[in-house]
Amino acid sequence: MNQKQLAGEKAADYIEDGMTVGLGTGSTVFYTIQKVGEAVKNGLRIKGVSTSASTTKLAQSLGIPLVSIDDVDKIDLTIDGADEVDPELNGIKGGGGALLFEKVVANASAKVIWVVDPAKKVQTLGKFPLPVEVIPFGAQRLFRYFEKQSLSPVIRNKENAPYVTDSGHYIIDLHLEEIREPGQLATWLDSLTGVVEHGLFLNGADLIVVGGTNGPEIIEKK
Ligand SMILES: O=C[C@H](O)[C@H](O)[C@H](O)COP(=O)(O)O
Repeated sequence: MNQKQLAGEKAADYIEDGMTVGLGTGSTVFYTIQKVGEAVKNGLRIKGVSTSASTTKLAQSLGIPLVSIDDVDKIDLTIDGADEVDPELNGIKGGGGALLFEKVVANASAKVIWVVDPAKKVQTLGKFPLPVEVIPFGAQRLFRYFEKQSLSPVIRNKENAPYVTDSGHYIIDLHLEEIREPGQLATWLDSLTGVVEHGLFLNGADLIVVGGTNGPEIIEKK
């Protein structure tokens, strides 16, 4: 079993009957969702809240009942992937472009678990490019502004055109190498007009499940 599968499947153990569960996006939580699909076939009763069109498609193909985030009072537990996680369980997310819905769902959740392979654990965030979701109008101006701030921006592309998120936005990836003050950076990005959201998830998880060669490792927030 690969490390992503180990982490993804282990996290499904935290789901209890009757829960409303946020279903993240990506290649690691894919294994969680598959496990949930099997459990649902065997009688587990949950409602899923999807974080992307791709997760909706996957969950539907597995027979997992989905509900809109607007129709739930609270989400008991969300399980999602991450691109980098530091020792304080701050993370970078959005490598798959789903950061906006993922953050909305995470903020509505009583508990958040991230499933990762060991390579995602870092001392300092920043090697992974930080995704910034922006509205298309004025995106080039924001891009040039980020360039002037020496943030090495790249507009994410797909098939020679800007990548478009599920909400119709673009993503500018910032190549920062090391984020020394994630809180300050998040506040600054939040203040920019045209920026919809960014991939810094500060204090983002209550627990992470890391898939390792000796089995899954569980790390809880201190
Ligand atoms: O936008 C995508 C999400 O934030 C993913 O959860 C993240 O990129 C990790 O994905 P993966 O498990 O495929 O590495």
